[in-house]
Amino acid sequence: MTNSEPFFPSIIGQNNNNNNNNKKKKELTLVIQSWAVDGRSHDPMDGPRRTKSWSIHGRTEITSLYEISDRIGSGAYADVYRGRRRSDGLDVALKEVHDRQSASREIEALQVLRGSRNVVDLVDYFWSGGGDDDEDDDGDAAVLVLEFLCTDLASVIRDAKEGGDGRFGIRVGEAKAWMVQILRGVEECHRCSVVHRDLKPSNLLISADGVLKLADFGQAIMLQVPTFIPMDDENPQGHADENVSHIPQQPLVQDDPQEPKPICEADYLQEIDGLKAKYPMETTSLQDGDTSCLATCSTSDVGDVAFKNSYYFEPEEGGLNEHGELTSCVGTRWFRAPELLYGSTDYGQEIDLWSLGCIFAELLSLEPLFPGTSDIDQLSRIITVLGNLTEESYPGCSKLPDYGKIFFEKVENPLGLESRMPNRSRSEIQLVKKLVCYDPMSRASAEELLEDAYFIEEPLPVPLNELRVPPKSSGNDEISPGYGGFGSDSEFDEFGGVDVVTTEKGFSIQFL
Ligand SMILES: Nc1ncnc2c1ncn2[C@@H]1O[C@H](COP(=O)(O)OP(=O)(O)OP(=O)(O)O)[C@@H](O)[C@H]1O
Repeated sequence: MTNSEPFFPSIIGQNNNNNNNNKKKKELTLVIQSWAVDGRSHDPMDGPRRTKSWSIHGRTEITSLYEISDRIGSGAYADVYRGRRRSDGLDVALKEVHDRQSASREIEALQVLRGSRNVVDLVDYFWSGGGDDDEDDDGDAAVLVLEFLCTDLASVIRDAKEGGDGRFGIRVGEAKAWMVQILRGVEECHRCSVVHRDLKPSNLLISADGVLKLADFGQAIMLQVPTFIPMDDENPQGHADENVSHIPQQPLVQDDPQEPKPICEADYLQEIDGLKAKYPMETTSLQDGDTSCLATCSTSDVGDVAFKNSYYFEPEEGGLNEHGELTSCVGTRWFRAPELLYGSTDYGQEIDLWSLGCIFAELLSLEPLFPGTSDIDQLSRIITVLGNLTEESYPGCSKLPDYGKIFFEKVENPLGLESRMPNRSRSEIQLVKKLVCYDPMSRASAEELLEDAYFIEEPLPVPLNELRVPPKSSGNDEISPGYGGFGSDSEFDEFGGVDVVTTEKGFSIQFL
């Protein structure tokens, strides 16, 4: 697609098939497979954060192919350098990942998503120690060669807030154009059963000509959907049935009461290749970038007294729940879904949809929607706006691991999302409400939202060449409390005074 082509031709005239999609979402949610090329099953939270550099400059197999220049960013698990492919001068980013699990997840997700227009392109990768099964290497893991993208959505928001070039705010048509691209990227992920788990503005990278791409798949997981169908009269071979696939139009229903059986990773990847051949995606052309800046995070005023609720905590007998396969400590706090904050280990793509809602709200209001300073403060802010989490608002919530441990005082008059998005239109608030709602099953899928009336109402999304693409904001690329990932989640970080009173069951805390 060129910049002058219509931006979302597929949106107009499509049927909105919400019922089927909701059913499909329920079916997709439950079975999760953790990827582990190296066979390890730990989650990112398990290991200490690695800060040591793997000395990318000393790897001749890399430096012979790529000219490596400045470090342009760093995150919890990675240092990122700008580079050029010697053979053709292609601009690349070399991401030196210090954690094997994170590297495995990112490489596999990007391989599955290869060719998706709104997902960063993986050009090449190198494992340390010469192979991905090198058990001796327990530290610096891999270098991923990615297409270089010069800026990100956090910079767009910051620029609009600060009035870069004398222009404040983001035009509605521009906001829609960013949203449509984000939705397409997320829809591509979810269609391929990839759950990103860390969607936030700084992980939405943007090329110089306005193409937005999802990046940082180090926490991604894959829903385990391809299944073997047991032998029966209609399927005498008993092999994998293509109708039971990750393609959303095909409901993942098992009429047979037997549990679906997982297939091995190689078979799975083969199936993905087959499906991709059957349902081809648009190929991506690499974009040159012309700016290199440090990573940035948006910041906010976190001292809003209105958000300080009271809660009390009852210790769980028997300690931590160790039965879940997934960690609830994924994503960046400000964008983390309430079910994760209540310790869910049984979740699906709906956690990405909550994050999307937070991103859209920030794009429209230029302020983070729920800038919590701790997990409890995060929940408190959500409850102040949406009201208490109850079986009525989220059937099944009382079964969440931490639901019986954290109690908030009754919020008689929730502020509503309108309070966090002042001066925004009803249709914009409605859009965010479709994502930022307690019940994960009620959240609209990316596929559904791409058909939403909001995107075909005036003003329409602008063409890419009308998007303002500011240079990446320079600034601190260290982990901030809200945007940072791990290790910054102390429940009481940055709180003011607290009054702790022992109760019969546990203790209560009143924020002062
Ligand atoms: N393809 C790219 N092009 C340009 N810059 C990039 C690219 N990929 C990453 N970066 C820069 O490097 C920074 C760190 O990358 P990334 O977020 O992928 O690492 P991480 O360790 O997984 O981060 P996090 O702490 O958010 O999990 C990004 O904020 C971005 O500034």
